[in-house]
Amino acid sequence: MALDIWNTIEVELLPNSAGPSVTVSGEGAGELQAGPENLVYRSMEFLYHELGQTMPPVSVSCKNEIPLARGLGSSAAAISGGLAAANALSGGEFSSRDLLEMAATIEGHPDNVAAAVMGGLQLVVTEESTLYTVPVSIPAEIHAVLFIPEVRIATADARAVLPQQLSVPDAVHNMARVALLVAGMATNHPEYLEVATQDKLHQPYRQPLFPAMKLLMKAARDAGALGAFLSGSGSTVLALTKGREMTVAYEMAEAARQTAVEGTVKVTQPTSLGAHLLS
Ligand SMILES: Nc1ncnc2c1ncn2[C@@H]1O[C@H](COP(=O)(O)OP(=O)(O)OP(=O)(O)O)[C@@H](O)[C@H]1O
Ligand SMILES: N[C@@H](CCO)C(=O)O
Repeated sequence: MALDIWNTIEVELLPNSAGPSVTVSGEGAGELQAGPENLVYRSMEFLYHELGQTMPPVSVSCKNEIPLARGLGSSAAAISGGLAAANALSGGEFSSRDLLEMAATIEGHPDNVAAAVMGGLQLVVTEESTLYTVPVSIPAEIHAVLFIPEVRIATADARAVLPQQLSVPDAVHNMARVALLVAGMATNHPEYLEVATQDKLHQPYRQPLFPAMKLLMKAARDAGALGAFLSGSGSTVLALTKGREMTVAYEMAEAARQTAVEGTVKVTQPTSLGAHLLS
């Protein structure tokens, strides 16, 4: 699901003799690569490679609002933004579907890039080399309240703690809830989210990486959130709400304070927009 938090990328064509330049401000400043190794720049080059062309010299300026390694899809945003910028610069030959396939190849999986490229809530299934994407509508007035911890969790680490085998009852538990989640969203029954966001497949195993997760989810649900869960592979805890956003935000912050967990609370909402041109 795409959220209304944005990285902005400015691209300027340079004279032919100039070398590439990448600057980063905001999230990841002083940490992300400020050169052609930067993922935004590499994604732009990827698109030019698909076109069979060499990318012209450009300067790329990234202003980032999406925190890194918190389960908020920062790398997916970097990839989809780079691809959208390069597509515009090169004449816009590729469709959003093409961009999604490129983005999934660069990211290695389509989980986050589907929403980052297409916007909205996207169901995505990979079958061999084919990606099936289905947009799912989101009930009106749904908001997302985020607790974004200081602590980071690398996706690879969050995947390494998952078991290699699952019990049939646990698999059935989650499969039924995925169906309920999609049906609840598509048929405007946000109240199904309470049950639909329960999980037995990843959160229990990931909890040791961020022990406060359970408490934060409980605080959000007790304060009136429709459902609360780990965003992506963590560390952010995401609560979906319909009303009571400020109460949920306050109670999550309070639960964090009581357990001495550093982080920030943010109230945002889903957006139907994916990576797009501003001018
Ligand atoms: N905004 C960005 N600009 C350029 N490169 C980025 C950006 N965000 C992430 N990356 C690159 O992607 C790599 C992997 O990102 P990482 O998985 O840590 O973050 P993430 O995408 O926020 O993760 P998550 O899956 O938790 O949302 C980083 O080491 C960095 O090289
Ligand atoms: N959905 C993935 C994370 C995608 O970044 C996971 O839970 O491992």
